[in-house]
Amino acid sequence: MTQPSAAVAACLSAQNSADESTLPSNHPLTESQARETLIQTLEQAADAVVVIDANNCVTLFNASAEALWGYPRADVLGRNVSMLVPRGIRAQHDQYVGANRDTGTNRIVGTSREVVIERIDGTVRWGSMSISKVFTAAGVLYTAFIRDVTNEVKRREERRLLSLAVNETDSAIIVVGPDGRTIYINDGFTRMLGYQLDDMYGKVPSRVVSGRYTDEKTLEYIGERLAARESFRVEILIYDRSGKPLWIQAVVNIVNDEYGTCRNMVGVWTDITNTKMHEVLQQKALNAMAREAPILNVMLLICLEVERIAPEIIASICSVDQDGRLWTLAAPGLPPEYTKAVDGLDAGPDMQACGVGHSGGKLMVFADAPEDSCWAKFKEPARACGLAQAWSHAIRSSDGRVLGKLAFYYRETREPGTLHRRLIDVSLNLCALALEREASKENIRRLAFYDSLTGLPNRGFLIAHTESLLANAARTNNTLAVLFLDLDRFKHVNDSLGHTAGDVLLCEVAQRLKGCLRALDFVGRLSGDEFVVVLSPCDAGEATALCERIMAELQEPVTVGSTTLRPTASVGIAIFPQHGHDMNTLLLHADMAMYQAKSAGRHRFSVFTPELNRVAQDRLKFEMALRAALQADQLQLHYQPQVRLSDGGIYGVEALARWHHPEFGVVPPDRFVPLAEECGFITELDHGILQKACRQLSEWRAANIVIPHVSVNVSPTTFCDRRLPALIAKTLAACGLLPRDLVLEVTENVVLDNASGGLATLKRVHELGVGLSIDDFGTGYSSLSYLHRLPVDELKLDKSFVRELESDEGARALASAVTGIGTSLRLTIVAEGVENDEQRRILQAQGCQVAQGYFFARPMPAAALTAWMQSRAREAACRNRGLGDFDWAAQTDLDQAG
Ligand SMILES: Nc1nc2c(ncn2[C@@H]2O[C@H](COP(=O)(O)OP(=O)(O)OP(=O)(O)O)[C@@H](O)[C@H]2O)c(=O)[nH]1
Repeated sequence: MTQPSAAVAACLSAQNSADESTLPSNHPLTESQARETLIQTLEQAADAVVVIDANNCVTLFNASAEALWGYPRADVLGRNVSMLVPRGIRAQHDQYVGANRDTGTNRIVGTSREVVIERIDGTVRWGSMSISKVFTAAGVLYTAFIRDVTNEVKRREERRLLSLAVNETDSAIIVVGPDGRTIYINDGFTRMLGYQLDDMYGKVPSRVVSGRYTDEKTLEYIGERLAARESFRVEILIYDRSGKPLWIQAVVNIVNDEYGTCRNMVGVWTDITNTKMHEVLQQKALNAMAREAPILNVMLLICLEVERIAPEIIASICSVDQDGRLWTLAAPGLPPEYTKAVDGLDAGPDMQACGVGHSGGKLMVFADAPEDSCWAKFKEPARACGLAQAWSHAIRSSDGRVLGKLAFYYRETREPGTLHRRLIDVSLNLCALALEREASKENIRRLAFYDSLTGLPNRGFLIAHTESLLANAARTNNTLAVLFLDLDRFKHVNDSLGHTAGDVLLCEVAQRLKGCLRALDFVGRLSGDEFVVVLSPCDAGEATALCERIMAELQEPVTVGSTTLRPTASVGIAIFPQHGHDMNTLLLHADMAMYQAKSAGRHRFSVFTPELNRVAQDRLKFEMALRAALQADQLQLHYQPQVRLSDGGIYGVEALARWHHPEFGVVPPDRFVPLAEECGFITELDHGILQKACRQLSEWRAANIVIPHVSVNVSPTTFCDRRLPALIAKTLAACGLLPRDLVLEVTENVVLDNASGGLATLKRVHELGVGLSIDDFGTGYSSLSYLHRLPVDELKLDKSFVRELESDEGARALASAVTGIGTSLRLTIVAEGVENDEQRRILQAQGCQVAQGYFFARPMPAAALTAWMQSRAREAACRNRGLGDFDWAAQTDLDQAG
């Protein structure tokens, strides 16, 4: 056992000797026993005990002190006690103790305080120190009892920091007992909701903070989770002490004891009012826009979200149309009677007064609405629906235009709170964005789905929309009619009055068609002068009646520029379901019927029949065969001689295309040439014939067969191609021919059709030196005034005049007139279709110079013509040897033999 120091022993002895006389006689301990007991007690005390003498030197340093400081007592006993105090106060420590000794002012004795213990190893501990001052003969001693409170101090600091964290946070923290009643709230709770602990203590939190629009279902959910002792997280609208609504997110955790029994439930509530608006409202609306949701859905979503965030609001969004009228886009919370009553109300000049024109918004209490204000219109419907006031704002585009109106309605009169103002700001931006996007989408839609000239739906839209009408008709067992309408001779309007006039006419037609429609009917422009009217529902009888009405309407006079026109159209009708189940089939069949109406003379309608389909199929087959024949160069040329009537000599040959098809047999040009024209490969056909004819003439020249020129028929379409002169020049050069070796036969249309550029090409071809002949002269609308200015070399008298020559005086007079005109204009007249000598004779007598026809020779293949020419040459040789004049009859025999 460690021995107490001599100083302590002295001190104890001094004390005891001072009191010895006063010891009771029955005292159980002897002095030495008492001393020993005391010393052992101090030595074994759980607290550290340090005794210092009058010189402040340590005289007792028990085992606990050794453990607390880490110093062995041998290092401490007899040394100044300042070695045990913190370094910062060591230098002054003697002075402090001295002051206590000298002044007797007792600041430390009898109290207990926490002191820092700096241990030998440099670590720090805390001790709770109480000091006794002992007066002895040897002077004043001090005894310090130090309890190690390091852990307590740490715990206390932790608690301090914890409470700091809990109370200084923005979140509201609430702790309830197992019975769900509040036992603690932090300062944040008071700051957020205004309630003090007294307000909440012992109460169920949800009962205190819920209000009129708190969601009952969420409350139920909270109750269930708490009863089940399960942690959870919810978002809920609650009210603060003053009644202001706010959205919180509550995270509630269950705290169990070591036996798994619930001790507490701790809730951390965060105010999400602002984030709710931005994250939920903004995010949801933007997502919907990004997903291309329909505008009405976006508007509905904004209203619903606003009402969810602030249930006391009834939100409504209206658009303002071009006429300044309001139309409700979304108002899920407003009674339908109200929206019905205000829809279409003129927002025009009233808009400003109603606040729609003001960016700041306008608060209107319906009960106070002056009778002469625009609100008067809203007052009665609002009152009837229990609406007390409205707060309306203009929705403006980025360039300041008013696009619509956003209004918050309230069932009671109240000032809109901060939350409502923020909601207005966020919602206005979203509405403007959505409406502007809708406007640009509408613009794109118009460009994509509408014809820019007439504003009618275009082909794509027409087909898509009709498909939905068809689906509906199929569901409801209804019939539907598709009218394919093509204006008659519209090209003439363009050519004679100009394209702009044509456009004006197309627009007028579009308007008239629109004017004829019934509620569900639909009209679109397919292309050019083609329109489609869909009558729905409609049977064949109604379709023809409506078609007649449309045709009559179209025929009303229309003034384009200074010209009054009476437009007519040919119409084809196809009925659903008899004539097709889908729009493409119906359109095709209506087109066939229209084609039939055109062929039958125009300005009429025709209803589709299966027979038309067969005809069209045949036509298609025929067209494909012709294309194949062209590609495979299966079209042949026959040549018909043109004979000078003066001496029977060869004037030239006309190249005539022949097509012999294995299935169709010999197809005459008047069947396949118009088809090639319609199907768009007439130019290809003409070019082929031109090149083949030139090559043939070149071959004849090489074989010394004297043929002055070859005539080739060229369609008006080919003449519109400005590249024609270059192609001719190239072909002639390739064949080693001169321009005069070629004559192009064109119809009067090319000459008369100034607008299409045919006349210009004609002139350029003529400038090349190529001969030009007007074919079928006298059958078209010949304009004689043109004739003398045209660069033509010959006129071909149509065979219809020649056929009647012997029998019809009129025909003779006409032929004579044509011949006369030609002669006086120094043009060569070539009569076609001469079949007998009488016709030849009359023509010759009338002054016609050249003729062709069966009387002289049929059109024949090149080889046959070669033979024919050779035999004629032999004939001519005989005549030259003086064997007589040209014998027309012998020539005919020869031809027939050939
Ligand atoms: N002004 C104008 N003309 C157009 C437009 N689109 C096409 N066209 C012309 O419309 C004309 C259509 O002519 P077609 O229907 O083929 O012939 P048509 O003269 O009406 O003769 P039929 O239909 O046989 O009676 C063509 O000349 C096109 O160049 C347009 O937008 N404006």
